[in-house]
Amino acid sequence: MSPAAGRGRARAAATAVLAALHTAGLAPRVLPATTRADAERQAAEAVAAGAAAVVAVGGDGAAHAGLQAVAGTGTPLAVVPAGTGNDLALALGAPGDPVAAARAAAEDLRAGAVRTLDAGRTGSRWWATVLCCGYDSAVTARANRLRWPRGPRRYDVAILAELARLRPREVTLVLDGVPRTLPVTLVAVGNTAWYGGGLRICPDADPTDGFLDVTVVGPVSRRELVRTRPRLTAGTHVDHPSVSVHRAARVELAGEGLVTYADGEPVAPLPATSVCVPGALCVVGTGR
Ligand SMILES: Nc1ncnc2c1ncn2[C@@H]1O[C@H](COP(=O)(O)OP(=O)(O)OP(=O)(O)O)[C@@H](O)[C@H]1O
Repeated sequence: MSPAAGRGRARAAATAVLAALHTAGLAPRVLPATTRADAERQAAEAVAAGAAAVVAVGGDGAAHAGLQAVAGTGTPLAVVPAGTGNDLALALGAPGDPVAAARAAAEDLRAGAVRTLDAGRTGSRWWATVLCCGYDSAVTARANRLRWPRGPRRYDVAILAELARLRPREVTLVLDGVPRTLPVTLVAVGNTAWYGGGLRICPDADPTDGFLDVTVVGPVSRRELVRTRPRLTAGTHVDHPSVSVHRAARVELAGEGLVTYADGEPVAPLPATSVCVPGALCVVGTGR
């Protein structure tokens, strides 16, 4: 459970989530983690000790922590959405209500109904939703640094602050061995479609196809970026002439002074190579 997630929403939901798991006949153990590193280590120990599943209560950061422990092990992850950004839960079709999500996970566990999905891997880090670099990673980094305002407003402030610094960056992108060097505003590499709390950046990303979908936004003016942003909710930004979409199993990115974020968490500085690992993530409670 990520205590800070959703401005305390995860903490508030935790008791009811535990009760729902107990009622379903499970014996959940709460991991007393107060940092993401703690959460990852404790979840990995629980998996090694034979835990039936890892239940991540929080936002995409909590799911990202749980993912590090379960990826490639066959142990399922249950995503109980209680954060500001719940993009993995959205992509999986998990119930939006934390207690309903916990019940759905418990039912699947009892029925042995486990879904197998791809996961992204960059260096030693796993990710489940979208890896981004450029304007978006700068926004995420700034939002994570801000102590005020809390909740989604932090992103609004970060978006404005980074808009002021907007400029195209030269990036070398190698997709399944085919290189191209181009100026970009941002590159988003999607295992699933959504990031940033419901923005459908890689609209057709399918976590069962063995590929990553790559959305490249070329140079755009501040005005154009602001005008196009609402189209991200529906995913129709891909029709914009500055946007191109690609698909690859291996994505290499290089660029001066750029970092990548995935699932809202820092992953690696460039250069970085990301791969799609088919079947690395098992999930329960996601509505099939
Ligand atoms: N068990 C945990 N204990 C402490 N911190 C955690 C734990 N799990 C995740 N975190 C960290 O807490 C932060 C917030 O958690 P999370 O992303 O789950 O919620 P959120 O409300 O969506 O977050 P954000 O404030 O980034 O929008 C993340 O940066 C994450 O790394």
